[in-house]
Amino acid sequence: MRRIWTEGDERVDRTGVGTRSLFGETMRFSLNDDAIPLLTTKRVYWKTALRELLWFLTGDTNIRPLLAQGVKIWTDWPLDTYRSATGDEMSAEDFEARIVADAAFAAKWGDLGPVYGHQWVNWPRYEPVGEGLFRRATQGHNQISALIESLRNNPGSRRHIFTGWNVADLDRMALPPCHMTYQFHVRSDGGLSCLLFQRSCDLGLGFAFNIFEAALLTRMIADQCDLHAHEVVWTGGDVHLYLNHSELVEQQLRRVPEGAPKLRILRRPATLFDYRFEDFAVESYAPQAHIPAPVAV
Ligand SMILES: Nc1nc(=O)c2c([nH]1)NC[C@@H]1CN(c3ccc(C(=O)N[C@@H](CCC(=O)O)C(=O)O)cc3)CN21
Ligand SMILES: O=c1ccn([C@H]2C[C@H](O)[C@@H](COP(=O)(O)O)O2)c(=O)[nH]1
Repeated sequence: MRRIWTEGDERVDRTGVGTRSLFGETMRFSLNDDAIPLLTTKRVYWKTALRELLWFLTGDTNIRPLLAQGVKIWTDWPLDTYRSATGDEMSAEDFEARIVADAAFAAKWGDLGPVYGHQWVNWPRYEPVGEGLFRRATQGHNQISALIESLRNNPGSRRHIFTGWNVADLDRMALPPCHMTYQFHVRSDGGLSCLLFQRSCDLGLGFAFNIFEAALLTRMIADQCDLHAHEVVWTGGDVHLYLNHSELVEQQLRRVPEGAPKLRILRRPATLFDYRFEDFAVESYAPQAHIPAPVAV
């Protein structure tokens, strides 16, 4: 954060807010002994991040189930679409309440397009129907199930990958995936490592969630494959701080990181898709105060 703030290249970005950014940065986080990457220089709402990850794994792309659990981090994009399409300047609160109360309204306005969850568990497949024609198969490809199979049956493989970057679908997504490609590696001692490539990273807001979720997913996958989680290696393409996050950045840089949070998984369900919110506990997490910051839409 300090390097981006002091050395980053200042530029105008898609949102118009402006950022300072570095390109191509790597960080490594040990997952040994239940260690979990959670910032301690501000409170990270890890329960929100957990709910987001479980929602990805359902394959759903509508914000309705998130809002029903009080998770509001994805509201701004469908709300923006709604306002531009209708000219109705509905407040975020009213929009969120309407999405939860009205299924038809949610179906029309609450969907983000074929984003993460859809690509992870239901990547579109096409079957030949003769004469060079193809038909979309009713059931897509579940990249996560295939990953679990390959880790179990062929641990030494160098092809343990899933990705949300479906080029053909990008223009129908509310946002193209940021945390886009995950590769896994099994060590000879049964340690499982994950390498996440994130093409674009909002270090002030999104990153805290992204790194926690990558670690969480690695833990879940390790459990399901009788491995132990070893490390998350994170590589960012455009890693940036938004210029309107100066309060957050300067406060965090004044604070001293402290403590070593742990993640416990309390149950091993039958498959990776059967984890529930109550199956996870974070211990020894006593962060400094939360610092609110605006999200660039
Ligand atoms: N500019 C930008 N940054 C992002 O991090 C981001 C996007 N856009 N677009 C898509 C998703 C949505 N994500 C978000 C959006 C908002 C928060 C956020 O407001 N977090 C607050 C409060 C979280 C809560 O209410 O529980 C935080 O302090 O972490 C986090 C991630 C991550 N992504
Ligand atoms: O999981 C996420 C999702 C989004 N972001 C950030 C990264 C950028 O600041 C924006 C996306 O804008 P693009 O113009 O599409 O790069 O959202 C994140 O950090 N983590």
